[in-house]
Parts: sequence; C-alpha cells; structure tokens
Amino acid sequence: MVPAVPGTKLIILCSPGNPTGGVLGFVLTREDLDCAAEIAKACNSWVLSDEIYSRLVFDGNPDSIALREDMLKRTVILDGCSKAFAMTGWRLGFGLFPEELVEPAKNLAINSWTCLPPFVAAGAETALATPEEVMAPMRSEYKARRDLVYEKLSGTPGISVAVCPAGAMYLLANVTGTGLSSGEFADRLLQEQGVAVLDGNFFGAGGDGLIRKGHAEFVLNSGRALAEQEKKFQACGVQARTQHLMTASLLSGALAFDAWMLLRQSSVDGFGTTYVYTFCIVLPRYLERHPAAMRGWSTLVIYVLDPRSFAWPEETERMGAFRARFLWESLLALRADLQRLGSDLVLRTGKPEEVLPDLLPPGSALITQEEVTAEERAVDQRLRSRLETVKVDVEHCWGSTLFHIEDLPFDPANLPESFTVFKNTLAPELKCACNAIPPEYLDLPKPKTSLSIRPCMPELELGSLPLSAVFCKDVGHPPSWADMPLPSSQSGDDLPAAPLFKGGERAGLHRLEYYFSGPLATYAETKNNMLDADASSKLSPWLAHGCLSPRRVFEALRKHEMQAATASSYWLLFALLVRDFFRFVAVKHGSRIFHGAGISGKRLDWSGGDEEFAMWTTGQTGYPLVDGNMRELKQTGWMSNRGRQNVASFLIWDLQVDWRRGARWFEANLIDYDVTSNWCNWVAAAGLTGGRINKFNVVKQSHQYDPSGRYLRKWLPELSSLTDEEIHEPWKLAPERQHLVHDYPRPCVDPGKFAFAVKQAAGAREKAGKPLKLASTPLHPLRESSMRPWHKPAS
Ligand SMILES: Cc1cc2nc3c(=O)[nH]c(=O)nc-3n(C[C@H](O)[C@H](O)[C@H](O)COP(=O)(O)OP(=O)(O)OC[C@H]3O[C@@H](n4cnc5c(N)ncnc54)[C@H](O)[C@@H]3O)c2cc1C
Repeated sequence: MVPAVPGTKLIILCSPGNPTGGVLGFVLTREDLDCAAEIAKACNSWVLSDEIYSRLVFDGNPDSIALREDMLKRTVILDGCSKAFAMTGWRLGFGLFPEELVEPAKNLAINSWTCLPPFVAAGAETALATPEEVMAPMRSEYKARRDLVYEKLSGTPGISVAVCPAGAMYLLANVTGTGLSSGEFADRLLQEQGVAVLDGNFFGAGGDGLIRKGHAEFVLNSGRALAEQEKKFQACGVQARTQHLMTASLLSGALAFDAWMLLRQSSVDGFGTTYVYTFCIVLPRYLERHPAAMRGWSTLVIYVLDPRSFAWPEETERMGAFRARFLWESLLALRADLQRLGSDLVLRTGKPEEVLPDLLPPGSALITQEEVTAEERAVDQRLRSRLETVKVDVEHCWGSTLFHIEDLPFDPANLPESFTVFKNTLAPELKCACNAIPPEYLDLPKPKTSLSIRPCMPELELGSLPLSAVFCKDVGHPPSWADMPLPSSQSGDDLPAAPLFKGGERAGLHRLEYYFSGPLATYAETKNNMLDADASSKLSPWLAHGCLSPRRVFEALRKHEMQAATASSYWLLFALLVRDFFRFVAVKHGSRIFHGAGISGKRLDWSGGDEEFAMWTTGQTGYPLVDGNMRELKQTGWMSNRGRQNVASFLIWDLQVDWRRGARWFEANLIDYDVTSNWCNWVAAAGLTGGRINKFNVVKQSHQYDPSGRYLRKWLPELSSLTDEEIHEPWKLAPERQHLVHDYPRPCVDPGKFAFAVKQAAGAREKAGKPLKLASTPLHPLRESSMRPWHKPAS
C-alpha cells in the first residue's frame, strides 16, 4: 500500500475487483485493508468501497474495510443486485452511507434516478432476503466455472493468466503470446468465433495486451448430473478460449458431413452455438468439402505422416513411391485449398499417439474417421488413451463409404455373405436416394429414412474457415517431399510423370467431371479394357486417399441418371457398391480378411515360394498377360481391375503362392491402395470368403480382353514384333520365329498342362479344405503379430 498523498479526500477500493477478479484481504493480505484503514484515518478521508461482488468470493470469506475499527462511519459501501442476483437487465444499485453523507448523496441522486419500476423493487426485496443456502450452490457453480476457465486458458498456447480470480466473474488474460494486440485478438475473436471479450485497453493503459473474459455465460442447472456439468464446463472453458481451436480435418466430403452432423447434434444438446473443436484426422483422409455450418469457426487441419504406413517393421517398402507422391501432392493441394478458406494445414511426422498429445491443447476435441481394421484401430486406441491423459476428447465419424453404416437397412453384423444379396437389399434404398434431396435435409441431425445416401456438403466460401490466431505460429512449413518418411531406397525425383493421377481434390473433381462428360457413356463395354485411360473411371486413387467422396461420385451419377439411366451408370454404381461391401465385410469379419485361411477358415497349402513370387513381381513368368500387368504396376503404380483379377488368380492357383504375399505386394505398389478393397479382393481371389471361387485362365483372358495385343505390346516391348495372334502365347512360335522372343522367359508353368493344372490344383485344394484354428495361422505381419512365416528361406 502506498502512503496517501497529503490532502487525500477519498480512497476508492474495489474488491472483489473488476476486471481481474482479485480480492483484497485474500490475494493481497489481510493487512492491506488494515493499512488502507489506517491511511484513511490518518488523512481523515472517506472510503468508497465497491463491494458489488462480495457475495461472489470463492476462496475464503469476503472482507470489508468497513469492518475495521472506526471505519464504518467513514466508508460508503456500494452494492447492487445485478451481479450476485443476476438482475442484469433491470439494474438496481444501492449504497450504505455514513449518516453525514446521506443528505448530500440524496441531493446528487434525486434528479438522476427516479421512479424505480415496482417489479424491480419487488425483485430486489426478494433478492436481499435470499438465504445463504440458496446463494451457496450458485457460488459453487461460479467457482467451478472459474476453475475450468482458469485451467483451460492458462494451458492455452500464447495465453497466460497472472491471477486466478478469487471472486467476481472475470479473468484477465495476457494474449501477447499469440502475436496479436489485445484489440486485434478481441476483434478476431468476435468476428471469427462470435465470442465477445473486452480489450484490456478499455481499463486504461495498463490493460494493453490483456483481455477480460467473463465466465458467467451458462444458466444454472443444478439438476444435471456431475458428468454433464463437467462437460458443460469443458464447453465453457473451450468457449472461453474461443479462439481457438476449431481444427479440422483431413476429412472427405462424406466425413466432413458426418463430423458436422456430430457437432450439430452436440449443439442440439444445449451447449449453445459457439463450438470450438479440434478436428483433425490422423490417418490418410482429406478434406473434400467443408460444411457451410462450419462457417465462422476457426479451423486447423492436422495431417500426421505415420512412418508405420510407409515401411514394414523390417524396413522394406510398404508405401511405394507412386502412392507416396500422390499423397504428397494431395497434401499440397489440401494446404492450398485450406489457405483459400482462411485456414491452413499442419503437417507432422511421427506416430499420431506420440505427436498429437503435444499438439492439441487440453479441452479441445479431436475428430477422426472411424477405422475398421485391426492395425488402424490399435493406433486409434493408443491415441485415445494418450489424449485422455491430456484432457482431449476423441470423437469418431464414419466415413469412406457411400452408405453410412448407420443407414444400412440391417445390422452390419448381419451383413449378407453374398454381394448380390447385399446389392439387392440396398436396391430400393438406392432408388429413393435418386430422388431430389430436399434442402431442409441439411438442417436435420439424422437423415430421413428414405434417404439412405447422405448428400455431400455445400462448398464453403473463400475465407470462411479461418485459422485460429492461437495456432498461426504452429502451422510450420509447407509439406515437402523430404517430410515423407519413406524407406531410404526411395526417391521422388526419378519417378516418371503420372499425368493422369495427380493428387488432390481438384484433380479428382476434374477427372470426375471429364469422365462424366463423355467416357462414362461406354463404361459398360469398356470397363475390362486394360489399356485405354478412359476405359474405366480411374477414380480409385482419389477415392482411396479420401480426396473424393463416393457420395460425390454418386451425386454425379444421380444427375447423369436424370438425363438417362444407362447400363454404364448402373455398372459404375455397382462398382461403388462392391467397394462399400468390402468395407462392411471388414466390419463384420474383422481380422479374418488378413488370415491365411481367410473368412471361411479353410486351410490351403502353398507349394510356391520365393522363386515363383519373384517371377511374378518382376513380370518374368513367361505369361504375357501376367507379365504385362505386373510390369505396368511396378512402373506406374496402376493396374486395371481385369489385370488385378488375372495376376491374383495366377499367383494363387498357378504359382501356388500364399495369397497374402500378393496382397502385401499390392499394398506396397498400388497408387490406389485401400486396406479393405485390397485385402478383401485378395481373400476373395483365394476363394476364402465362402462364396464363388473365380479362377482365370490367363491365356484365354489375354485373347479375350486384348485381342489385338495392344496392351501387351505396350508393356512387353520384347514381344512387339509378334502378330496379334502370336503375342498371347509366344511359346507356340514356329522354330524359325523363336529368335524374335529370345529376351522373353519361357513359361514358368507348363503351358501344355496349363488349363488342366489349374483345374486339378483347385480341385485338390478344395478337397483338402479343413477348418483351422485361426489364432495359429500366420497372418499379415502388422495387422496380426506374427512375421511373414510363409516365406521360404532363400535357397
Ligand atoms: C486383387 C485385387 C486388389 C485390389 N486392390 C484394390 C485397392 O487396393 N484399392 C482399390 O481402390 N481397389 C482395389 N481393387 C479393386 C479394383 O481393381 C479397383 O478399384 C479398380 O480397378 C479401380 O479402377 P477404376 O477407378 O477405373 O474403377 P471403376 O471400374 O471405374 O470403378 C469405380 C470405382 O468403384 C470401386 N471399385 C470398382 N471395383 C472394385 C472392387 N472390385 N473392389 C473394390 N472397389 C471397387 C473403385 O473405388 C473404383 O474407383 C482390387 C481388385 C483386385 C482384384
């Protein structure tokens, strides 16, 4: 306490104080009030003690200078009903005056305040008679809010709070660490988040860099369970920070939609409208469209490059350079799109469960796509438990499929085993979904039952997804190729250009638009063509990476079908349904899609080993259709569906190699690798789903699907001089023409016995089928624990 200036007439005290919430006699010591009383007496001055918050003291009891000896007669105590009694609209203030000041105060007041409204007077009378039992719960509610807001704000990067308020309903926070002035911070908070705080400058020069945040927003609801209260408080705390934190996601349109629904459902629950969430996604999915409902929220999109998806534990390649490059391009495109919306992309490399707890502030929420396969779910589980300890909530959204899992007309556990039954069950739903979607649908928390495919989100306006000021400094550098945690042998520089497959939403939309503008018309006839770029949609890389939502493709199909529903549009929808089916198969059957014995649990014995596998991967089997496709895969990251069916069949039934080695090879090399599409197609190719077994005679298929040999000539230049007829079976060349193919290997399976061998091998294996104990089966190394036991030692 500073000694009073001689001649001091009035000492003004404000405790608990506005804007800090500091309390004299508590934050300072009791002696401060004693000292102030002594000074007042020594100077013979009056004291004006503003005690309007005296009923809102949380720690200890309220104190007053008037309680000191001889002080009551020289102290004016000001009080009112608007704070503790929440009569903020109909204000009523009052004072306790020493007798000598009553008349002068009356003279001052009489012409300024007249005609107190009778109901306000009646309210004040009741308020002042309010017993302590009624006040106590309200005080403890405020105290809890104070605790929460203090804790959350103090833990927010860029913000510090010097004083934990012992009373009142405010807190003064220093925001200079955000790089913004307090005025800018308060303005952005209001404009971007719709949350008002007061710039500290309004309290004088000392307030520069500070903002005042109130914590009296919520209506008291003592009937709620404690857990709900906590959640409310958490929302309150997060809202208090306002700022921050809406971070969002590498979410595909479908996913963004679901995230939005989730948030809307939360807000319907009654926590108000200003939601501050941390959205991010940690596994490869991208933002396609943001829901318009996010407008005004500050967002942060986080992408974590997890080294485990780039290399197997033994450090061999798991994500090939083509897929890695597509991912990298998608990240660059995503960043540019987010910047246009006012946000940005944060890129981190590491295990999500290790990276994210340090990045996400307590009180935020992380939204990720719900995964369905073992390894991805294990990451998710570890992440969830780590984030729990730092008080970050994790929410899941369904994503990736055309049909939302909740909209299936059956429990996923009862998914039909056969695709045909699945498709036929959904057919009526699809018919309904082709109807126009009513705009009011967007305002419903749940889809109408007749609309089983949810619509895509509308596009956001530029600048409508602003990045939180708090996160601005954390964004880091733009994604660079060096960020990709690739095994050392890989390089991005020496990859051939892949003009068709450029990562990112725009490129995907461009391909979609182009394909629907013409080539789709002949899809039914061309989809098995292996060579031509427009033979099939080639949308799979964008779908697999989440750059495009299947709902977006469906929307285009619906528009197309309004003009003309053709066989081609039917078959494309059919393909999208196959994709959905396999994802739901993984939900139903879990890790069996990775088991050697598959879903059906049949034992197959594999006589093929490393040598056969190497011939297959390098395109040296001597069977042109297989070799052409395998070389295309290695050189471009792409293979047509017809090619995939044939090479898978050849590896499994002719070379008799464990199908999981093929699936792993595809995982490493396909640009459009998708965990359920790949592993389910492979387990099906091995005849281990319990359904029909498809074995392909690759020679017949070669004649049928590449009659002129155009495809084979492109990928097997050493066969380019053969005729259209010869090229499918070079071993049949007349002796005088054999020199034309001396660079090409002899067939690794005796062609004379080929068709017979296929039949025999398959029949024998089917007979040998026995149920297995799945736990003892060698499995996908990371998805299950055992390590590649199907490898024969190199001879
Ligand atoms: C052994 C094997 C492994 C496969 N691995 C994958 C994979 O990792 N990722 C992947 O996306 N597809 C995979 N497929 C499915 C299919 O080969 C590709 O989806 C298709 O070739 C992609 O080309 P497109 O986009 O032109 O397809 P289109 O014929 O134009 O079909 C449109 C979309 O439907 C989906 N689709 C079509 N057929 C299938 C199918 N059989 N299974 C699942 N989805 C399908 C794809 O998303 C495709 O983009 C695999 C098929 C086999 C036989």
